Amino acid sequence: MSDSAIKSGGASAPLGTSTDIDLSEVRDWIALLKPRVMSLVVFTGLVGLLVAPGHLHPVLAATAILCIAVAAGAAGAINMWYDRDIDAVMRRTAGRPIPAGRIRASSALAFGVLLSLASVMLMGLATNWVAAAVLAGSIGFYVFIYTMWLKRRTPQNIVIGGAAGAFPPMIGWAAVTGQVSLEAMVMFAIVFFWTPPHFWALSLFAHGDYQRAGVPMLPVVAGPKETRRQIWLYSLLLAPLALLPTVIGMAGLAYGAAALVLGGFFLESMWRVKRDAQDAEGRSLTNDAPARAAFRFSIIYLFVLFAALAADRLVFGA
Ligand code: HEM
Ligand SMILES: CC(C)=CCC/C(C)=C/CC/C(C)=C/COP(=O)(O)OP(=O)(O)O
Repeated sequence: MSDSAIKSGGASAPLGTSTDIDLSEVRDWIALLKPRVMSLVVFTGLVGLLVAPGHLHPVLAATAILCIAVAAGAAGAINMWYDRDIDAVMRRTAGRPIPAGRIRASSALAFGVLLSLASVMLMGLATNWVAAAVLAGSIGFYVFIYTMWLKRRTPQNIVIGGAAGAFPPMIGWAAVTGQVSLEAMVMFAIVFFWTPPHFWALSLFAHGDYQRAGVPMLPVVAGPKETRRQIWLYSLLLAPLALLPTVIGMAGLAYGAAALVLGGFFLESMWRVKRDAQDAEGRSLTNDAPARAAFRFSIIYLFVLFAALAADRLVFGA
């Protein structure tokens, strides 16, 4: 039973409490879908769809985006079902609906599987089966490759498993064109190389949680110093890679200029992480302030970069 359901059981429960019960339960089901992470996943999918050549009826386009959102959420629900043991011991995740006992694990699994099937079917019927297949592949990648296989086995988990989160712009592109072409692969590559700096910046200040849960994230296994080095290496790859849309003629100079400036800020932010004052073991002496700032900026970076890609195409018609 949810907290509010328990609270509302008292004789002094105010009128309208039943609505409160429903709302808190709905909130828990929505939390299973990891809506905050999903927002950027959906945005990159939307940009993939907007920059693709060709035309998709607005209702079908909206349906395709809904399918990406539902599929990402469904994969998140299955991830929470599988990870309920480690989520329970990590401070950041202990309050999630399953470890907190507000939603039964089996119900969350059924919810995730049902939504996964529905999103793939609807995507296939509304757009095409190439987009549906890539959507199914990204759910499978996140659930089977990342969550069930790599996450608990290797510090390279998010490098390989991170591909799951790079598929959405490719899915948006395929929804319009029915193909996975070079442009779609370039967008995939940008999110793919962005993921390690994004996640490892967070893991630098959240590694206590992962250590407690026995998850072999890079700072736990190789230490903060090596993590900083790898963050920097992936950032050095990402900044020039983000210029590729202009290089291959998929976007114009306006996007290229935006990517250049954003890349400069990204490198500066990650350089601060690399140069953060450390003790002999590589532990930060600044309470990981640069890593926290870099994690936040990674999200702004990807959002603005993809917004620039869409704006370039829509405004300048590159
Ligand atoms: C394997 C790859 C990835 C891992 C392991 C990862 C991990 C995380 C974690 C642990 C958080 C902390 C917030 C939370 O508790 O949910 C987070 C936040 C976030 N991630 Fe990622 N992430 C990955 C890929 C992505 C991708 C591909 C996107 C979008 C394109 C993304 C977007 C976000 C956003 C927007 C937030 C902030 C959510 C908030 O405001 O709380 N992540 N990520
Ligand atoms: C269309 C489709 C299926 C897209 C998949 C997008 C997606 C869910 C990408 C992965 C991003 C993510 C939430 C990682 C969290 O890792 P984690 O599960 O280790 O984080 P946690 O510790 O917060 O559970």
